[in-house]
Amino acid sequence: MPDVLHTDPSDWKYVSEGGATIVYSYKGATHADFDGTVLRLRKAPVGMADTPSTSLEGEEDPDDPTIAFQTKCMERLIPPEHLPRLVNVHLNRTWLEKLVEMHDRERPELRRAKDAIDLNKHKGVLATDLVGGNRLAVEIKPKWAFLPSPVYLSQESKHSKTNICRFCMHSQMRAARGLQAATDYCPLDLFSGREERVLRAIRSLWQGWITSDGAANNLKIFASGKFIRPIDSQALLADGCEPVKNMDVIRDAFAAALVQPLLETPVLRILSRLQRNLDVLDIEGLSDLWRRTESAVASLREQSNSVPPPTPIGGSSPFFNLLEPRIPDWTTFLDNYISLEKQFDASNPTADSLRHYILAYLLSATFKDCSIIVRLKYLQPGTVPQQVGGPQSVAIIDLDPKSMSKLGQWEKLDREIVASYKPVEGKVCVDDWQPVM
Ligand SMILES: O=P(O)(O)O[C@@H]1[C@@H](OP(=O)(O)O)[C@H](OP(=O)(O)O)[C@H](O)[C@H](OP(=O)(O)O)[C@H]1OP(=O)(O)O
Ligand SMILES: Nc1ncnc2c1ncn2[C@@H]1O[C@H](COP(=O)(O)OP(=O)(O)OP(=O)(O)O)[C@@H](O)[C@H]1O
Repeated sequence: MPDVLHTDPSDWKYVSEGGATIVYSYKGATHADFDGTVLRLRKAPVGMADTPSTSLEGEEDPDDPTIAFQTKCMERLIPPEHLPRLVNVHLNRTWLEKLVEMHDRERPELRRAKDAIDLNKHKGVLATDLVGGNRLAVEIKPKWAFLPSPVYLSQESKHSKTNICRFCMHSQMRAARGLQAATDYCPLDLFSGREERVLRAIRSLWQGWITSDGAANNLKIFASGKFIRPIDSQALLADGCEPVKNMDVIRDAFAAALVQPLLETPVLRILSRLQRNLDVLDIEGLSDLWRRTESAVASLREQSNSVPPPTPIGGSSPFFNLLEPRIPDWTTFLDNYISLEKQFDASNPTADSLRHYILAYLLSATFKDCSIIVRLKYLQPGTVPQQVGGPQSVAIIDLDPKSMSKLGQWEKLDREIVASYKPVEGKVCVDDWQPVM
């Protein structure tokens, strides 16, 4: 295991962060273990991040769940050339405290107000640095790639959900609540595989990047590892290019450079296929299956006279014991899913079929929430863009497992999104998916 504790916290530079983790890249003296790597550390809410944990002295800290999940599960679904290499590393409180002291000021203020590095963690993840090197790196969080099948939808939601994608409805709700939202971007354009629509998606993401001053989480741009804001957009141009005043010229060069790798990579198609094939019931159908399974098990027990009210999806049911999945559960699920040997019948509720559909839904949620990073050469407006080349030029990050405890929140959010959606004249999201025969 590489020993990060032998590096100085000043050797690491803040890159970026999400809701759960914060990432630093190695900038110290040449070192075979650390050159070209980033350190991904877990965060905790302010107030909890620095409260010493109650774990016993000598008790082994578990590895970050993302490592086993990627190596034992994700690599069975995604070609490894599109994944960063992940390695477990030891940490300690003193080293982390020094890192915080040196770098916390570089974090966005809003994030600092909410959370901080979890000083209680004794393990972190060292990963391939996908944004460093002498090039551009474009990070896109594509979100939901498909429209659900109408089969399991309620009358109230069917029309909206089969015409407008979840992201577009969610963005409208966020905007109505005064929250930041990429209202022009539709993921179904990005996933369409059609040049004109992919270009439209890129331009919408760019617009969201400009209006949010680079803070939107659907598009992040890095130049030689440095996070770029719209005001620094000259940094996207190749050495020797004249400064370009017109932002539309930079946008068009950016779109022209990005569209080809997005059309050529299998990554978007893989994500779209996994998201939709793992979420066949929609959260509404899954919730209905949960309720039907409870009543089927209750009637088998012949306790129908004293049946308690249904448990909310993901809650602790008196009728079956569905535990949070661990790695062996995921691998058994994947054995069935990949071989298609064991088919489950949603019309015939059993605790086994319910468990299958829940695990599938959780995996789909991971693919709905991950990001991709595309590496590009610096832009030269007015010339044909050169590609970085190779399958590794597009990689997927943030493939963390999702927890069963989120099912109830997902159901509630789904209802809120549908209830708040106000139809927009002429607006339809087109799902261009064509299964390969
Ligand atoms: O529900 P969504 O679609 O808003 O997704 C959440 C993300 O919001 P987004 O829409 O991408 O701005 C949200 O992203 P931010 O923290 O807002 O950048 C998280 O990724 C969240 O996942 P988790 O709770 O950290 O496991 C995501 O929650 P999950 O739905 O994946 O659980
Ligand atoms: N391997 C990597 N190389 C370079 N940068 C990375 C790498 N992994 C993550 N990052 C950067 O760190 C940020 C946070 O990482 P990540 O998306 O995994 O965090 P998260 O907290 O799980 O996000 P979310 O809020 O979506 O759950 C990313 O948006 C990206 O900019």
